[in-house]
Amino acid sequence: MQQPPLHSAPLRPATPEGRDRLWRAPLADLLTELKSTPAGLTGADAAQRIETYGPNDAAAVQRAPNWLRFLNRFKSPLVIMLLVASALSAAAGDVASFVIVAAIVAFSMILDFVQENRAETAVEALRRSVAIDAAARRDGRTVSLPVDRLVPGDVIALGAGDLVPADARLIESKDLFVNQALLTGEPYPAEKLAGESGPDAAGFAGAINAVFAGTSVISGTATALVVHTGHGTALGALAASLALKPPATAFELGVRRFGMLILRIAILMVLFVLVVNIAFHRPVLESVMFALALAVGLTPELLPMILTVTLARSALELAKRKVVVKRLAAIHDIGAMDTLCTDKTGTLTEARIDLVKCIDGLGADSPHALLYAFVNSRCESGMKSPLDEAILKAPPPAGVLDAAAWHKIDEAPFDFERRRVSILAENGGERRLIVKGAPEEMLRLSNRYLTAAGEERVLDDSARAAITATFDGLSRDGQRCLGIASRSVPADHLSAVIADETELVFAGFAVFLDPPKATAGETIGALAAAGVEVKVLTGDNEQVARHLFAALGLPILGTMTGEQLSHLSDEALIGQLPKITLFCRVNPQQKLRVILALKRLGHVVGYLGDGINDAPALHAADVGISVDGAADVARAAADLILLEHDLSVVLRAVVQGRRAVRNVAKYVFMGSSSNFGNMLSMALAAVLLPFLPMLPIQVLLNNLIYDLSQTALPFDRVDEEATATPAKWDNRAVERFMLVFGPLSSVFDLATFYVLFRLFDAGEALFQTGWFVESLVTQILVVFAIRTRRPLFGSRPHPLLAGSALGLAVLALILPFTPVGAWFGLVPLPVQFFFYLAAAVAAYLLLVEIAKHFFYRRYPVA
Ligand SMILES: Nc1ncnc2c1ncn2[C@@H]1O[C@H](COP(=O)(O)OP(=O)(O)OP(=O)(O)O)[C@@H](O)[C@H]1O
Ligand SMILES: [Mg+2]
Repeated sequence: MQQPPLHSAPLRPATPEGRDRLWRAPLADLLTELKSTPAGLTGADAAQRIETYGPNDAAAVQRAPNWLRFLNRFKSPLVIMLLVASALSAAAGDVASFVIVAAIVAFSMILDFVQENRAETAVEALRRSVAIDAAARRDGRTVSLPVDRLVPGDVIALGAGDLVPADARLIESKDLFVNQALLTGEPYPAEKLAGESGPDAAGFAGAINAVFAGTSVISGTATALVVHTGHGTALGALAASLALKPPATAFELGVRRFGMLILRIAILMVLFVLVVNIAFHRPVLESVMFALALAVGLTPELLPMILTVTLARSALELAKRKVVVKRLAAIHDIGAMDTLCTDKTGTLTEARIDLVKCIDGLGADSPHALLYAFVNSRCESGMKSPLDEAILKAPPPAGVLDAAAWHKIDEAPFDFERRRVSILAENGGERRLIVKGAPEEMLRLSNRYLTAAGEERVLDDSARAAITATFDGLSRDGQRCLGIASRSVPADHLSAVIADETELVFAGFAVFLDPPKATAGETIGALAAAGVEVKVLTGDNEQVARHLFAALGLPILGTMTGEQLSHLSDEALIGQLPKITLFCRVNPQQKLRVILALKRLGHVVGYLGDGINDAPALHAADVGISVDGAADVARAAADLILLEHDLSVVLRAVVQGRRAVRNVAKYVFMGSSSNFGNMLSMALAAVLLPFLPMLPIQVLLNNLIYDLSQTALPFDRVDEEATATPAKWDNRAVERFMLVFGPLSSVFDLATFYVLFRLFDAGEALFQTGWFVESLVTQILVVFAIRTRRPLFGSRPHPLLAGSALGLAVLALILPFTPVGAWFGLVPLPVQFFFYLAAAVAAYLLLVEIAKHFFYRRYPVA
């Protein structure tokens, strides 16, 4: 019997009705159609479904099988034309050169492919290690599995702080609030309820019984039936239409532009050479082959591979140092970063928060404040903040004020706009709204206060002033406070809503100690010395933050509160930014605004944070950095994950990122000087010589050996001073470098032409061999001068680089004396030529050293 399809067509999200059925159809129908039950799927069934539906990843671009990706590399028009031309010449009788061309092309493709593939596989493994997990019911048990393993029909559990992994229909829910700003733009939590919405509910607003991939759970819990996954989700549709891929960074653009620049010059040059050869009535096929070989040789075809391998190597290096890289390109962003914004808790403090005491507004120990704090923290279903954890691990209130007697009725969850959370709770016949949050606001919302003895009094101006003084005193001592208040409500009051948070009775403060992290001050100093300015963006109040800065020995240039920030236009904010190092009482949107303004000022901005409130800023920053234990949304938005919550880890990543940028720059500088020089020489040779300056296969071999010498660059050492400041990409520097050092290498090519003709009376084969060897040896060895700004012998290259460069230079020298050399038309060179060559190499390196000295003096920032 044939298996029926797993679910029928109407569930397909491609049609609007298909999408709406997620919340309109009765849950029972969805379960039947998906052949699932509230107990979830079996592992075997899920394994089968993942074959049908693919992985649950809206942004995933299916990675083609390896053989296909390999063949894809032959798509380059140059390579195809070259192969066609050599096939033509094979048909004309020159089979050997076809075999050689094909072999060289295949070899360099394999080299390129294997390197890049290995790098990508390693990085993919790293990324998997920090993948976000979902709790799904499989085989009757709740298991934790990577989000991309979910399939339609899975039953998942959701809790505060979770990222919703797929479009799902609620089966059960309790106080569930989600932030679906990503889909609707609405920054406040939206409530969701399991149940039937009826056939008319429209849009995300109407979908109160469904949750969507990419949104996050603010508070509460739920179980839900996964209906759409991956590209089938609403987010997947967005991803497809908006191409959620991050825009290319300055570095990527710069590297790409360099590639295009060389390519353009190469095409011009090749056309020129072709025209000259044909004008001089040289054999057409050979001229075309030569031009194509030149074009292949002159394009920086290794660039993408060098880039990937350098970044991947840095990623592996960082993994050893407790940093996991999720987005490879973030490595050079962190190398270029000049401003790091960070939140406070956990980065500047130990995040081992303790509850010191609960006091009334006037400073006396208050059992009532403790009771309310405790009930509020215990009942709140949001992601438990470190403050809640501190309250819950302190000795619970006992005696008449037994917290266990209180039962939760409802909740108005925490959000970072209000900065408070309300719990509606009941004890016997007494029903109260118990609120806890930022003290300033709590005090504003109160009109009475409760003394430690349990007496309620009117909150007149003098009482208000006295309570504010208590709070200021604590803050100045660096103690963090939450305000605690409550209000009696009628017994028929069923739900807690934000509008109820008024006319409260102020019960006092919960006072916390969050000790500063001993090493933070030092690390911030080190970052500043390395050209990275640190700004702190905290939701906490100014006095606590100031006290912390003082304790860490950090100067404060200027402060700004969220309130002040909200009155500034973007332009005014940009004007003030350079003076401000501390932003206090800022909400998530304001954190985001600061990041965007810094970017507009031209800074490369990093953001380090771990909360739901940090996610927008993490997204917007050039480098989002989060930590292993952070909220899912924060980890999902980040580019780097620190396995150890410490600023010093960031400093390591900064240095590593700068190394990566510098090593890619070495390749580019090498390429811009040698490729450009070669082009000039080839153009001159085409006009001056009665024959081809090199055979096409010699050009290809020359290029292959040069490329091999470059593959060690990602491993090279980088001078200390080269990582002392942010490593930014500078296109103009590359162009200038090319214009100076390209012609310099051509000078020696011309000298070689002269020497070969005049002193050695060279014929075609000897000339070609002589130039082959000279150009290869000088191109390879100049890496020792170009890789550093120091004098040549002042910087030690990595042994791998030194070994491969020297080894391949020696290979170039002996090749003409071998049978392999003979296949390529190389002939033995007279001994005297090597004397000339030694002198030429020495003179060339010396000249490059001198030019380097003046170049870097003239353009120090390059
Ligand atoms: N669990 C909670 N209950 C009540 N109020 C809270 C709770 N957590 C935080 N708040 C209030 O919200 C404010 C901002 O939250 P939080 O300190 O987490 O912001 P932040 O920007 O992440 O700060 P930080 O820089 O310290 O990490 C706090 O200062 C506090 O007043
Ligand atoms: Mg925080």
